Amino acid sequence: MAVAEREGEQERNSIKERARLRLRECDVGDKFSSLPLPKASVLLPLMVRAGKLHLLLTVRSMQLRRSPGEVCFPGGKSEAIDKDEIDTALREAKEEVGLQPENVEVVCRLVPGIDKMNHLVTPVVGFIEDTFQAIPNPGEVSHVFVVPLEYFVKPLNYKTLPYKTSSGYSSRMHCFTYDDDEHKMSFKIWGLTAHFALFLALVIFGKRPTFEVDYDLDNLISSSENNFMNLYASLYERKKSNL
Ligand SMILES: CCCC(=O)SCCNC(=O)CCNC(=O)[C@H](O)C(C)(C)COP(=O)(O)OP(=O)(O)OC[C@H]1O[C@@H](n2cnc3c(N)ncnc32)[C@H](O)[C@@H]1OP(=O)(O)O
Ligand SMILES: [Mg+2]
Repeated sequence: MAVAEREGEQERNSIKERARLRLRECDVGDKFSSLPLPKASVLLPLMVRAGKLHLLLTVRSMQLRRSPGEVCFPGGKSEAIDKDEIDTALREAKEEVGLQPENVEVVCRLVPGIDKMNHLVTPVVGFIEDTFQAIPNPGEVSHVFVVPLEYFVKPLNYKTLPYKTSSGYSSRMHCFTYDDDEHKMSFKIWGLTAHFALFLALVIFGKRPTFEVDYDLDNLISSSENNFMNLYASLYERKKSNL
């Protein structure tokens, strides 16, 4: 191996090691797995490119019944064959973008979210090779692109919208627009996907973003769990009042 190549690999390894340590502190494991909601998982695929962490995202096919054309992470609903949330994320990533499970180093599960259909959506974080060539399944995915993770704490084009769920829970909806030089396209990343990408960036960089967030940044883990439990409680209260 040439000296430059070896130095490049050392740099990649140390970036990954720093991120791994931060992520492991935030691993929720199966803490939320027994909540009585239908389940889905997404894979947050991280790679090191040009000395920086990047996140791989997809655009949903226009043929899909739900959320066509929206940016999301590879992922989907849990199936009976899945052992846990990690299995679901890996199976879906293989189906949607041709990522082989053995080429993913799974690091942790982060605090879940709840989608429009009231699925409990667990984000699973894993490292993939920067050489990964996606093979999008055209029935489900129209584009695959990567964004520097830092963009989610220091965006060039960002707006926030007040947001109230159908169960009455109020928060803010983040909306990042990313101009991708590689594809000469602009991607709008918002909602649940933006929520997961932002949280991942906060965990890894541990610094204040250039915009307001609903977390106590000095107590990131407990405040993210509190936010989630408040959202979940609002849903639970609504279910009870509908009985
Ligand atoms: C409360 C905030 C709400 C928002 O944030 S909306 C704002 C922006 N949007 C987002 O952030 C996206 C958030 N959503 C998601 O990440 C995903 O929807 C979520 C929650 C992980 C669920 O995953 P999905 O991808 O919807 O589920 P899935 O992958 O299991 O199935 C999707 C549909 O595809 C279908 N399908 C599966 N294999 C296929 C194939 N080979 N060819 C064609 N279609 C196929 C599958 O049947 C499913 O269809 P359907 O949804 O049941 O109609
Ligand atoms: Mg999917």
